[in-house]
Amino acid sequence: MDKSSGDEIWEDSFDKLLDPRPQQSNLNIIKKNVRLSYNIDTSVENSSHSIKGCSPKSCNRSVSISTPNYNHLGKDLFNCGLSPINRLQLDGFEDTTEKCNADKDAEPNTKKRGLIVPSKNQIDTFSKFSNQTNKVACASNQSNKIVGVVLKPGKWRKSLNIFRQTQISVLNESKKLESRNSVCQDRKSIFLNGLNKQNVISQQDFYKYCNQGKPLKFNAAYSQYKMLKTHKIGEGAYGEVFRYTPNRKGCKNDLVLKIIPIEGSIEVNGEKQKNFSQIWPEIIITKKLSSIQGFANIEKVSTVKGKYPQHFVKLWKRYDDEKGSENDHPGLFGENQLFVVLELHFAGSDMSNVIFLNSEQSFYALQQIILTLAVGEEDYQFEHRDLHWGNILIKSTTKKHICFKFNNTDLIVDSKGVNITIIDYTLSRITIDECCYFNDLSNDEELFQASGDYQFDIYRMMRNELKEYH
Ligand SMILES: Nc1ncnc2c1ncn2[C@@H]1O[C@H](COP(=O)(O)OP(=O)(O)OP(=O)(O)O)[C@@H](O)[C@H]1O
Repeated sequence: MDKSSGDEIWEDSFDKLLDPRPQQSNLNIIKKNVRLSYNIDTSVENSSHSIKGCSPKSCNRSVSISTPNYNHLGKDLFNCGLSPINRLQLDGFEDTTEKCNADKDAEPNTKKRGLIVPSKNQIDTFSKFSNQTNKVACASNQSNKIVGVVLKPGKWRKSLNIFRQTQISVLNESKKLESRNSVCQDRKSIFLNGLNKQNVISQQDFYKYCNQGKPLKFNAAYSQYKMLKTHKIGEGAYGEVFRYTPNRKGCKNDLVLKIIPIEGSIEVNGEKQKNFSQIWPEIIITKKLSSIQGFANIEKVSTVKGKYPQHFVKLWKRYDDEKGSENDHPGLFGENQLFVVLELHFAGSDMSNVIFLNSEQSFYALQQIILTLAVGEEDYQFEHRDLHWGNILIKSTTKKHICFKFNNTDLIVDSKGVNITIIDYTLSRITIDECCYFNDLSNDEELFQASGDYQFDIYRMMRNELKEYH
């Protein structure tokens, strides 16, 4: 933020409190439509609120704000410190983020993204890869020569993975990289029971868990007439996500389907398909956390078989035309393909696409995130381990308060009109009755290589903190 700017840089009066400079604090002017920050007891709701993107009916523009007051939670409850960031260079690549930022022709957003640049002798062969540029975001100079792969903060692994696969002969790195690639090709969902590593879940056990004897027919289980207003809303390295309104009475919530291909031999989105054992931890974690405020609410998990239904393919194409998909066309799946389908409650837009109305709203969203994690950790030693802003969803709510149960104590937080949900437990870890379910990240070098954004530094900082732990 430009410290020399005038008072108009402040979005609201609470922002001033975040800045220690006395002249700003002293200003503390009552602005038009904004209430004074100090000495307001927010146990009394005194704000109106909205978040960008919600309908004008349910959301008014803010006419006043109040100061967050977290006495009821105990002031020292969440005391944390951040370590300084260490940027590591990607093995075999030159980190030229700074250089590229200085380049006038470079894409203006590169500062905010992880930039991985091949050395000179890699660039020529890299050009052959240019027909893949719609799959992997690339920075280019004026002569259209590709100078690097830009990883966006948030969901970046898919891009890096596709780049690695295409470039693996070019990189011609040490054995280390080759084994790293084979590691990244084979996802490492591991189920631990005490000290014994076991891949435990059989196909039949998995079906039983889904209350099925065998896989359902994809087309019949999710036929078009059961779903209203269906559209694709997101995608990940492992699957597609569609939102719809169930065509049945009494169902109040919109649902989303996370459709994950499984057990097949063809690679999808640059990844080997997971098997039942590998997806098991994510299912267990999702189910277990479902009842905790702030985690994704799951309605059902099922296994289906068959070609991708045409109505989903159409929606996939529409998304691809409008937004561009990084994923493979789902037409590639055959009759025998299995999918695991998670039916989750729709939980809003991810934080990277939401603009908070004011800092107060973001403060209370942060409190919700912290409390959600605190409860998950207390109840199940839960660690998310990939909590970037793409994995935090935000939805508007008319509820005034959000209630958490931490260690049998009720904790109540003002909603200020927003409800957060933490999603995507692919890398998470949980302990239930002394069994620990997690993905073993210790050999997953790729996860720790990107640079250029704080998100990528965090992965390394956490590994340094944890050392020998997975
Ligand atoms: N419950 C939900 N409500 C609304 N949107 C959702 C929900 N679950 C997932 N999404 C959307 O789908 C996207 C992909 O979901 P998710 O992160 O779970 O998939 P993934 O394949 O595990 O991703 P990754 O590649 O990060 O592992 C999310 O970024 C989000 O936009």
